[in-house]
Amino acid sequence: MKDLPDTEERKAGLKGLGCSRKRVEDARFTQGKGNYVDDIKMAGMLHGDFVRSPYAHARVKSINAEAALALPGVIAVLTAKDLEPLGLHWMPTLAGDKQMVLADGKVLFQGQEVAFVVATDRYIAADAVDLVEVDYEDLPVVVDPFKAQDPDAPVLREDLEGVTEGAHGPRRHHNHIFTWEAGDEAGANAAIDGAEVVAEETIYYHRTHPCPLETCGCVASMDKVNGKLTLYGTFQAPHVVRTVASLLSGIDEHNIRVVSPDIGGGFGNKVGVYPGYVCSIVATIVTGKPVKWVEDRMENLMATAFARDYWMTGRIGATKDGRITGLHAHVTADHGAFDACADPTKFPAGFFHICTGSYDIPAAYCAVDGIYTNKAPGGVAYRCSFRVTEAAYFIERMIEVLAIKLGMDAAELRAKNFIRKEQFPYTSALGWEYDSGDYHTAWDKALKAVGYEALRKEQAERVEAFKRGETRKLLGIGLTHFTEIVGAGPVKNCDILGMGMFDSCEIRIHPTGSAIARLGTISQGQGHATTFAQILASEIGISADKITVEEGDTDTAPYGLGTYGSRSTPVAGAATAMAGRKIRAKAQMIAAYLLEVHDDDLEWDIDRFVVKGAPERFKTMAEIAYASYNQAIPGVEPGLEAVSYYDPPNMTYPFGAYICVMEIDVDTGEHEIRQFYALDDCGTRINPMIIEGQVHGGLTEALAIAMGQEIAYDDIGNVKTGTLMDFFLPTAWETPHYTTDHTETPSPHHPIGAKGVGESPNVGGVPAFSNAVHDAFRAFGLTQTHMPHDHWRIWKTARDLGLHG
Ligand code: PCD
Ligand SMILES: [Cu+]
Repeated sequence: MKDLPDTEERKAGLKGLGCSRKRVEDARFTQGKGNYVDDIKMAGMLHGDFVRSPYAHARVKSINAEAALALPGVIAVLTAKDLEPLGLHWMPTLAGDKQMVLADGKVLFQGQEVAFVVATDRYIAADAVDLVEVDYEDLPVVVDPFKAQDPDAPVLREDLEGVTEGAHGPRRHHNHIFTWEAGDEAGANAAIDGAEVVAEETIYYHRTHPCPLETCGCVASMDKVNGKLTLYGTFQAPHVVRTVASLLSGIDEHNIRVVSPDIGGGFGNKVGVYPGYVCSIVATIVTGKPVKWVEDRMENLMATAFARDYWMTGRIGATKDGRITGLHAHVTADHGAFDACADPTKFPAGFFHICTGSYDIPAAYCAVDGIYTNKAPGGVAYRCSFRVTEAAYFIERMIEVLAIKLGMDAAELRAKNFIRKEQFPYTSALGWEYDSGDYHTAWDKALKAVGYEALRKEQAERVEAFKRGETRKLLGIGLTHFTEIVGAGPVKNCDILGMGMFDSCEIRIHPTGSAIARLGTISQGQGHATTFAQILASEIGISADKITVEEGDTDTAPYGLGTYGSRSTPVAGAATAMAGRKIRAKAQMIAAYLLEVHDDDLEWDIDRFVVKGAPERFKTMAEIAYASYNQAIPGVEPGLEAVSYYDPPNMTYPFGAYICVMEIDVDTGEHEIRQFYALDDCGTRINPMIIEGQVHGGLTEALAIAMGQEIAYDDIGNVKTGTLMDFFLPTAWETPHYTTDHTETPSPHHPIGAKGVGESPNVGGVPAFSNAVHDAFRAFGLTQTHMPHDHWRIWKTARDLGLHG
């Protein structure tokens, strides 16, 4: 007799969509059983280490490796001269520029790779690095992107001298990379010039760094007998690395296997291709031994991809009662020595043109100028989809600046200009089609949750008490309503090196009703093994506990573009659902055959196909799986497998309402976060517990960036924040309590309605923290001060406003 457990019980047993299923990967992580790049040890493995430039700009006159080579255990010292015959002394960047792998005649930023030492152990390699003698002749340094555009500014990229056409259009100066624009400038200017009120401000989003717990690294191993190259590494996009490695090295792509093992955080830092990977590959080919390269913390902070460094000037026009009429944005983007931004090919400034935010702005224009300076290359989406935090910070600051100019409450100003629910799908003046949203509901919920009116009253009283000399603390209320754009992306406009940004999932159901799913993405801590199994569980009726999710091995996983820009859920998550639906379609045919009914006489019921009107006649997915390996329908292939390559029709637009309540001590510059409320709407929620973890992590990174984290340079290009002594990384001590909340507005085009969420808390968090600081000083005349708001800067703001008496 077949048992008929009740619906709810069967559903719960699946641990599908909406279940706060515990993370399956944590069993190994919490027991120290993770397998990271540095855990990989191979017989005869050698170790690489870089000689790096102490100068930000210098001519390399000579390199003498004699003493280093004489050190026992040193196998080789590679320089640009050694790579040149292989055509590998320079490499292409994702942004259409090229970058030196090893210094070719000169160095352009502090920490730049000059020579690669290969030795039998890591310590010998490090000792040998000190023995390499490099003769530098220092050159004038440019760290300011505005000074870089002076007519007589030093020429940084001599290799581009006379090149007037760049990868993204004309170059108008020897340190200019591109100008990129969107929208209608004349229309935006007309709207602003004719506006009753105009607010204007320059907003700087400083240079920072993703700083994952695990630094970047790889192990390259050339099997000369079989002609196979295996590359283990901290890659956020393993398939792309394989393709790039093949194009660069000339090794056939089928002879290259790229494996991303466990990754200790990526945050955009591990998207690009670094000289360390290229040098390790060359070294293993030359020596025939596996070569490991793992950078240390200082190298990671100084030389791998930075984020932001955007000078954003905005003009915003409005009516007297606060209806926004136009927005004009101009950005000077400091890209460092090489344009190595990680963005879809057609978007050299990423998706910055989402800078109209959550607002219905009739006329808008934005332009971005990319500029070379003597700083490290990069420009990655540190927990934000391609320049989206920059855009969100810009508009959320501009709204505050406009509110001051109007003498209006900033919450009211926002509500007045939100895109209304019935306007979705909404096409912005800068060309994006927002898929879905309900901003007013989220906003009202947030204001109510924090008791907004009472807070404003308390704030006003505090200002009075401060003026009477009864307190030295001010109260700031930081508001943000952000709209993200994630899930790159439609192949029609998003590609990397010509490869469309689809993603993939391949599923095999085993005879006994368990399964393996492989995806083109790669988890760096997000918990994909947990959540993607949940999507499938709901689609195919097999418990998530019986589904293995595997990513990151290019020999087994279907081709995918990787994990960044919160694209895994919108793209690979959609592929997973679609592959699941293919499985279910075949399962339905098999069930119909076994039950001797027509396909259409069956209906899907959680984990089985049931004959309509005869609930006792059914076949469970497990039964169908077994049958598929044996009594499959005559003429139909045995087995139950499917693969989906998913090209999303649009991106997804998650949004959220964040409110930060902050106390500020004007005498010490210290702050205390009294309350942080974060409402996120990421459409259909797969795993609420994972979402909450994502939000906590992203908010903490936002706190870091807004309140202290910075890659700072001095006038001669020295990195002043190259260690964790100076680079702010919050610990539990600095991290406040977060209150999380949600609304759920599904994406209309995603098969399960899900949008991404991983980046949202950073995109919305930074303006919330920063607006709180600004808001505390609003009553004393502050409109704009630059991040990061460390104690010194806050103290200085108070002093400049005359609050120190
Ligand atoms: N609705 C929904 C959504 C989502 N989810 C979940 O959550 C997560 C996330 O997701 P997304 O949003 O889709 O994302 P993804 O793609 O996966 O990832 C990425 C992201 O993620 C984040 N998070 C994290 N976490 C961790 N732990 N670690 C890491 O590293 C990281 N990173 C960061 C970043 S930065 Mo970039 O790269 O910058 O662009 S981007 C990013 C996963 O698990 C999923 O599944 C759910 O549940 N639901
Ligand atoms: Cu970004």
